[in-house]
Amino acid sequence: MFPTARCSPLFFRLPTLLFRPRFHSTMAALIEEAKRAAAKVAVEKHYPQDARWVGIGSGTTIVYVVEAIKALGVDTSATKYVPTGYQSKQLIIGAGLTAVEFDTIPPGTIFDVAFDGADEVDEDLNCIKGGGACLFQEKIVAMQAKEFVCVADHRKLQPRLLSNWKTVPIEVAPIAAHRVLSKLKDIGSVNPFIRASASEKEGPLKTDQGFFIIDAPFPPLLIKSDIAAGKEGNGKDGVWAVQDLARKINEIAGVLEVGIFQGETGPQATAAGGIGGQRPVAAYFGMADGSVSVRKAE
Ligand SMILES: O=C[C@H](O)[C@H](O)[C@H](O)COP(=O)(O)O
Repeated sequence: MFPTARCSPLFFRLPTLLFRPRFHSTMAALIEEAKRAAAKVAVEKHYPQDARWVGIGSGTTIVYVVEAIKALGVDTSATKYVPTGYQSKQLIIGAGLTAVEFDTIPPGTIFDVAFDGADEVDEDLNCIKGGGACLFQEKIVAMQAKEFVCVADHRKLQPRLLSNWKTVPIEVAPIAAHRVLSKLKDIGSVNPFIRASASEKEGPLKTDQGFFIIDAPFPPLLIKSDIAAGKEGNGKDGVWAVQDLARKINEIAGVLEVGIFQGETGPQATAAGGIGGQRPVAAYFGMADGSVSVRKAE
């Protein structure tokens, strides 16, 4: 029997050492292709030919959404693209599209559609967002759109939030960060922490608003079917339902916004007399086999 990689002599480990980088780069390339495939289908299905206002999210997947919009070949000269942060704005401008900041849109403007990525999506289409430190502008842009469409790769497709992605990103005022940490512990988060910058000497990472991000671990979050099956989800036993935890975190003074997108979809909000919803109408996932899987809201 061959020794295990951990304790084997170099002779036995050589093939692993030689092939591992290539394996990882192949995996990374496949993930990028999965994002691109999902973006293409999402844009083909949801981008209106005569779009006037389009929300553009943040992250690595949204790059392929913009690529897919350009590939449609439609006239974009009259379309305004609303970014969700610095990276998003540069992406729009770099593609030759017109970026219009959220705070300059005319009152009453409703976006035709908003596209964005996610860190995790559950069976009810609730999402975790903020892994790349963007969540506040993403939420207000999604909530200004007739429909919010999520695009991701297969790693994000999970039965419950916090299955694979273990923490809830929360944007907080720097002065209140330690207060918020303490309150999060009170409601059952074990070892929440302030996200650091890539360079230690720069201290905590800053969002586009100049705020901090707290990453708060919780056990996987319950969805509607769990509650219907008799589970409580009120945090008493440390387990929360999606909407209860989102509400509880947003109630903490010092929190700007929580990276849980839940509640109404755009069409549900419109039917109720409002506008926009933070839960997507559909989420498109690029799968490992090259196909695209879709989850649609009820
Ligand atoms: O903070 C960043 C945003 O919420 C992103 O949409 C999310 O993290 C997904 O990013 P990516 O497409 O890079 O996986």
